[in-house]
Amino acid sequence: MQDTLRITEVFYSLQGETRTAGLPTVFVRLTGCPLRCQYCDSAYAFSGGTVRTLDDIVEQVAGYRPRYVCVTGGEPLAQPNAIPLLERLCDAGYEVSLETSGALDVSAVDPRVSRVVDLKTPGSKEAHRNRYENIELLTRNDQVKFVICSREDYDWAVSKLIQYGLDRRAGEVLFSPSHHDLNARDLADWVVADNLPVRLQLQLHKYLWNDEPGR
Ligand SMILES: C[S@@+](CC[C@H](N)C(=O)[O-])C[C@H]1O[C@@H](n2cnc3c(N)ncnc32)[C@H](O)[C@@H]1O
Ligand SMILES: Nc1nc2[nH]cc(C(=O)O)c2c(=O)[nH]1
Ligand code: SF4
Ligand SMILES: [Mg+2]
Repeated sequence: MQDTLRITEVFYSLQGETRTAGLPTVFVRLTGCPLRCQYCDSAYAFSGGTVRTLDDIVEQVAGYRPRYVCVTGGEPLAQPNAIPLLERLCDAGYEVSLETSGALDVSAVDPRVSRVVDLKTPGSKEAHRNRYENIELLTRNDQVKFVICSREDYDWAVSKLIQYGLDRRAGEVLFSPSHHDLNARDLADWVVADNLPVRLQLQLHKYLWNDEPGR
């Protein structure tokens, strides 16, 4: 029996988020997630999907001849074979990123991968799932993200930024407005007013392609 993963989709698009926003990227979206964030834009990945071998997935990715590959979901780390998939993608020479909820242990992820760890805010309704031990593991190759739903979430994110010195630990601290919950302009104004060492990120793919799956 070969190693397998349950996969919702593999597609080639422009990275809409993080430090590689705007760069052509292959996305591998793994099926299933143990969380239920109030705002989740990828709920179609909670179930269904197709069981595929790692060989088959790696072969499809190679067909796009990408430079960047992003493994997302669902929650990728909920499937143990996400770890060997990430390693194989690094071995193939791609610049690999992992989008993860921060609720699962990120220690086994290949260090060549840029781990994008989302610290769940109170507005997500899943903040009790945050695994704060992950923060100690972060390096300058990693990124921390806050998806912010309200002024209360913003104040909470600023308190975590200061408490953990996140801008010194991770290569990027990303503040992203929760799409539909918070006006990007308000968040931009708060970040400037407070002179924060963070990057405002908008979800580029939602401006380009609305919320279509596979883009
Ligand atoms: C769909 S999740 C998949 C990976 C992983 N489960 C996680 O939460 O990081 C990818 C990223 O999209 C973000 N996201 C989901 N819905 C969003 C929304 N409505 N507005 C802004 N970001 C959103 C998540 O917070 C997460 O950072
Ligand atoms: N274009 C595009 N960029 C993305 N970056 C992170 C995504 C995700 O759903 O995790 C995503 C996505 O779904 N599409
Ligand atoms: S952890 Fe990620 S995939 Fe799961 S519900 Fe939250 S945003 Fe959606
Ligand atoms: Mg998405």
